[in-house]
Amino acid sequence: MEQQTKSHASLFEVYLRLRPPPLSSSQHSTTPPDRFLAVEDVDEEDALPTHITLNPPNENRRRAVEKFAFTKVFEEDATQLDVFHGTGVLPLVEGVLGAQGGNGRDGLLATLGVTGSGKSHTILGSRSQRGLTQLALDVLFRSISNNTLDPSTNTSVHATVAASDPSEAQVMSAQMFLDTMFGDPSASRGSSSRAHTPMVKRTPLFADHDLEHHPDSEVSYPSLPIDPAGSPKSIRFVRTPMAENSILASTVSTLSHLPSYMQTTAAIARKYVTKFDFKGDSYPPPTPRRHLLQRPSVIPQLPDIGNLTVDIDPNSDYAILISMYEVYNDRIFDLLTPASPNKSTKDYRRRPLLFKPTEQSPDRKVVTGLRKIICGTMREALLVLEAGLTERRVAGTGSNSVSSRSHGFFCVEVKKRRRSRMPSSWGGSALTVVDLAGSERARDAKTAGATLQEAGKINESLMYLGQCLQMQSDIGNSVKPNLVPFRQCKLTELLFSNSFPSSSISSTASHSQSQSHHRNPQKGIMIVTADPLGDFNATSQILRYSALAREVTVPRIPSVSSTIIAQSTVSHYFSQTHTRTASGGRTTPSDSERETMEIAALEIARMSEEIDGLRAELKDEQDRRCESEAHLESMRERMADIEMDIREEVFSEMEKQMEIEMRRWKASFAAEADRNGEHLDRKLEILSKTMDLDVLGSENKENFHPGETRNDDLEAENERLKREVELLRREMQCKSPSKRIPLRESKTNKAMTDLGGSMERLSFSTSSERNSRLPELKMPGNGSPLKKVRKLASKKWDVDEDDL
Ligand SMILES: Nc1ncnc2c1ncn2[C@@H]1O[C@H](COP(=O)(O)OP(=O)(O)OP(=O)(O)O)[C@@H](O)[C@H]1O
Repeated sequence: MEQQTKSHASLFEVYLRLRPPPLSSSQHSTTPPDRFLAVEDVDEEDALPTHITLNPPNENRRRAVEKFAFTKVFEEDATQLDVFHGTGVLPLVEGVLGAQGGNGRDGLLATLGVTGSGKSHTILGSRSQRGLTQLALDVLFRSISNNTLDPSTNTSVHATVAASDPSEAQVMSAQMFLDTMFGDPSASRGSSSRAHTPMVKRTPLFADHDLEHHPDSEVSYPSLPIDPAGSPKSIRFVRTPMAENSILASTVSTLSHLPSYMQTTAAIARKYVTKFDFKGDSYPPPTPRRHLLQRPSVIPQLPDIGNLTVDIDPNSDYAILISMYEVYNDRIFDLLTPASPNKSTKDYRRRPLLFKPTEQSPDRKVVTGLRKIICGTMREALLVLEAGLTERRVAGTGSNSVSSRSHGFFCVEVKKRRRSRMPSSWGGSALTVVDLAGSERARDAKTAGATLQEAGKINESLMYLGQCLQMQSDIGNSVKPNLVPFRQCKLTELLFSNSFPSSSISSTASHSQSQSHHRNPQKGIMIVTADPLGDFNATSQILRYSALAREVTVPRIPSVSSTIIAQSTVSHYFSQTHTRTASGGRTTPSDSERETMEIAALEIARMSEEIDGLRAELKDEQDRRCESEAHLESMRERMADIEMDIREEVFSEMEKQMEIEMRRWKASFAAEADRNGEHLDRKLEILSKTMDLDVLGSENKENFHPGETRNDDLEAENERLKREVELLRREMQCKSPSKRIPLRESKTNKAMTDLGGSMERLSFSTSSERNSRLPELKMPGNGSPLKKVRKLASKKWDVDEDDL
């Protein structure tokens, strides 16, 4: 018997839960499948078993019988409460609350298993049964009930919590978030980013009265009427009585074969309906359904843990922040932030988020940019969980009608600060609940297109998870971060990054405000789920890498070669053969014959070994090929995503450039229009001036003859002056001033000459000549009109000046 025993896991405690057979199969199936898993009995009374044996079914008889060890094994009849207590969720919650002072210790609760083995059932529950998440929330809220600061009454809580958050989160009050998600009529309208979805059909899963009066309902919340007025502005709900009845009928018939415990919370019901909507290549994002969220009217209350609380730090105040995200195709998406429409393709997309250390959290990585909801009550937290679950990707596969297609993370951050007059900043720890997507074999799942690609990505990430779990088990307690290959994919990064002790020694000023204390590594609980009647190969693979210890026995029906090898020596074999033949009375083989047979037997043994080795190699190669194919698929998808992102970027860049060009063009167009306007104004001005001149000219022509009048005047003046000169001459002759006469004559002559010049100029610019120039000024395009105006004006001025 070959034995491979691993030391006790130090990062995770690993529990195994077995799923009971589905009711339908136990009732109707004539030949139930073989149970390949046996739980080993324990000696101690009340103790839970820790070992199981995996017996290969008949067609796998050549395979080894494997024995696995876990922290505890929960058999098919274990209840949710058994698992809750048995796995130590209570101490996990207590650690997060930091009862011993300090910030507490992060807790991680995860489920792992083959698809359909009961992971979601264990962690999230069903319609009638609460899961570990709800139970943990219940204990948590009840324990801190006297120390919780209610954000709805204490307004500073919101601001201070948001300020102390290290992950660039968008912190929102539960009230506001729930109003937005569940379409409260009082919520602000039109705020939805899903504004352009036309004609969304609301698909009620159950009639309101069915939900409200269901016998299992212990807590009822009013369901909102489906009212177009209450929906975001641009969404029209189509609801006619006929349509509604047919939708209801089809939904009910669809759900009729489900087990009774799996009826509805909204999320579970959506999970089921999604099967029909999103399959294969045409698998769209789940966004449009979010318009239709309806407050769940039935929230399971069982199992009841009303008497359970854990210790808390009595001198501290607490606040609870809830966030949810999923890892889909190796990228992180917020489940509480609505998708926004893509500009180019008009479909709704969510932006992937980063997992990284931040300025305020240099010692540990956080998912940045999440929306976080401050919840003051357990009910609010449950509704937020419900809203987030409706966003999670699920699809129907051959293996599970409501298969999770992503790894879902539900994160409860417990913020804590010391009570004092001057409260310190918020610290705290987080409880992260992870519902991993199930591994599946493409052949069994009968998936295709996008769902097959998802499966490839899921299997790939689970393979990396397996490697990490194996490594942490192999190296035991001295786990060093660099030995666990957790950086291979987002899932393992998220699960393991904060599993190791860290202490931040801040060197920069900005880091000095951050937590510079030693941080405890998170405590991890892994619940592996398995269906003993399900897929043997897939189950065996999951168990192999998740179990704490493993023992392998050789096949029950040994092959010829292994029989030969199993013999202590070949000669021993031959001595037996020889004895038999001798006793049978046959001839004893000669030495040479014996030698030949010995060589042949050795050769057979060698070749058998070789064949076994080759077989193992072939299997490894096949496994590697499968992995490579899965990797290739995921790379292809990544390329498609990147291409889409680039296209989007180019498109928006082009739009921006076009906008800039358009603005530039509009500006130059406006400037050109202004210039043309001015030009026209100037033309009009010139025209009007020209017309004034015309009018003036014609008036002058009609009423006024300046040349003639002036001539007459000048002649009259001339005559008068002549007379004066004559008089003066006579006066001079009478007084005998003989020398002065020539002087007087010369002055008079100059005056006469000036007058004569004036008259000549007057005759030069006659009206007839001026009129002959005017048509020239009016001609368009014949030189600058401005120049003409200036010429005209100066000529006119000359005339006036001369006239003066
Ligand atoms: N312990 C249990 N008791 C009763 N029913 C169970 C139990 N475990 C699982 N089931 C039922 O089995 C079905 C599949 O379970 P579930 O959806 O939880 O599987 P899963 O492992 O989460 O699958 P996947 O990985 O594909 O999402 C569901 O109908 C669930 O209610």
